[in-house]
Amino acid sequence: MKILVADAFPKDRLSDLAALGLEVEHRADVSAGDLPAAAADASILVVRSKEVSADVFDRAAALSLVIRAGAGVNTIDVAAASQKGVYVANCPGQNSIAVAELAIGLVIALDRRIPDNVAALRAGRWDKKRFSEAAGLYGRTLGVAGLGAIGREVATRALALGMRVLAWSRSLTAEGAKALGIERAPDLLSAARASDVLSLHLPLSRETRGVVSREVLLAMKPNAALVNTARAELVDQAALLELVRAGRLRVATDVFAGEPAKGQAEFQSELAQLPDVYGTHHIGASTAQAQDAIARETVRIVEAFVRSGEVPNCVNVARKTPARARLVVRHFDRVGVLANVLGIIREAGINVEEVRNTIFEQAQAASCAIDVGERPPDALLERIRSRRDEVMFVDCFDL
Ligand SMILES: NC(=O)c1ccc[n+]([C@@H]2O[C@H](COP(=O)([O-])OP(=O)(O)OC[C@H]3O[C@@H](n4cnc5c(N)ncnc54)[C@H](O)[C@@H]3O)[C@@H](O)[C@H]2O)c1
Ligand SMILES: O=C(O)[C@H](O)COP(=O)(O)O
Repeated sequence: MKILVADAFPKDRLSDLAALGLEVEHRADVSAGDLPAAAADASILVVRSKEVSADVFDRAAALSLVIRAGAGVNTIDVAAASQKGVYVANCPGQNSIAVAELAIGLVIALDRRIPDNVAALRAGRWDKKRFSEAAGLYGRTLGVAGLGAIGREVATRALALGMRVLAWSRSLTAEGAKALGIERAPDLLSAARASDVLSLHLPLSRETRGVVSREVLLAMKPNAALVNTARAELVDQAALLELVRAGRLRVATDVFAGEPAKGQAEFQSELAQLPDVYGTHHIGASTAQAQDAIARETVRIVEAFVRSGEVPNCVNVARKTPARARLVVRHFDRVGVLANVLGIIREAGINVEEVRNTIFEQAQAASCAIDVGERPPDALLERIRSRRDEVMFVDCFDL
């Protein structure tokens, strides 16, 4: 079985992959355009931010698993993977401390204008007067959009600085916020309005693309700061550029629209050129600690897959299937019994969505939950029930 590692990956962990009996090919510099050809005969593909397009899934007939050695899966065509039955997994939480450290670093850098201090001294200028205008962070409000693995680490660190933390996140409740010592904002607009610094930690998805709209940016206090260590596409980039140019907002961003996927490249960004913008090179996850944790988690996923067929952290298994009803069939644990039950369901033209068979102690009997696309007629239940030498109980539940 071949595994293609198509981005930078620690040598020791490549050896761990080889020790699993895999043929390991490491091509860190393969371009996204060349990836479909490079992955054509791979069973497992490991990537960081490299784009994995639908072409990869069209060409790689043996491909079973794509692992995002990181958190965000927006660079992978997950819908195309799902159509071909290819698992996509990521490494949640493994780089969250690293990103939170950068986000807090950027919050402090913005307040004290640390990069400009450094640049002035390097240019031979002493300017204590200009750089003595920081507001200070203690008691000020940090808005956190997306209170997941990274958002929580950011909140913890901001609380340690004495900041008030106001979070907006999909499943955050007021009680959940209270337990963390923070407050819950009912929506992003309210969080933006109340924050001195708004820090983004949402994944990029259909729902979140452009969520930091012109309206949200305009709602921010004059001279407030936006910190983006998540994804550029969360933010209306044209409005951002306009408001920064107008002196309304200050920005620190680790992520850029159209940023290169490789380690070194020419890159021109209008935003990054502005004096009120501090840009970093999408380095949020790039600490030795985080990369080691990510690589170990990648190896763990591969190992589980090759040893048991299970995929930890799979992101594309349907949370809700099209099943409308569940048949529960208790049956004797013998060869062919389940095949006969499934045969009856097939004859009725009903699609089976999910099956879970549980064995009773001593392996004489079993219970099978069969989720089906539509509620079967009573006659079908009766047909299954009538196989008394194989089946002891049948019932049906609407889902
Ligand atoms: N700069 C970097 O190097 C770097 C590193 C890691 C992750 N990231 C980015 O940060 C993102 C967040 O990472 P994470 O590990 O914290 O992910 P996570 O899944 O743990 O957290 C995301 C949070 O956002 C919330 N959320 C999702 N959709 C939402 C919606 N529509 N409305 C409101 N809330 C919503 C979720 O409930 C969750 O709490 C990643 O998806 C990635 O894009 C960047
Ligand atoms: O989603 C992530 O994990 C980050 O954006 C890190 O990306 P990278 O692996 O390309 O540094």
